[in-house]
Amino acid sequence: MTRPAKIGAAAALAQLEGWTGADGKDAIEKTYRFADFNAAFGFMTRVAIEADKRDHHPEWFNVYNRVEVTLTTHDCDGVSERDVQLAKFMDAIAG
Ligand SMILES: C[C@H](O)[C@H](O)[C@H]1CNC2=NC(N)=NC(=O)C2=N1
Repeated sequence: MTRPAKIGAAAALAQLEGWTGADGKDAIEKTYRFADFNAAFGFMTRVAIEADKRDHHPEWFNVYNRVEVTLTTHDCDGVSERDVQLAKFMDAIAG
């Protein structure tokens, strides 16, 4: 796979809704809230399968119905188009 180009958080955020830039690093963040743990974990399961197919994985933290997600690309030390595409996938299935 080719090395992804760094586009930066600002360029990514211009293409997304509900995401913000992370403090102190080039990354984007979003907090999703679901009806309950079952819905949150279902979302995480669907994202995990897709992320593994893409070889592009989220950093995330879950408590009950809340899932806090951070996306960045280690391979370019910042935000790349891969983060935008995974963010769009998450938004599409989050409902
Ligand atoms: C070796 C492996 O392909 C890389 O470490 C992949 C795996 N998952 C990844 N996930 C994310 N978010 N960023 C990466 O740069 C990345 N790189």
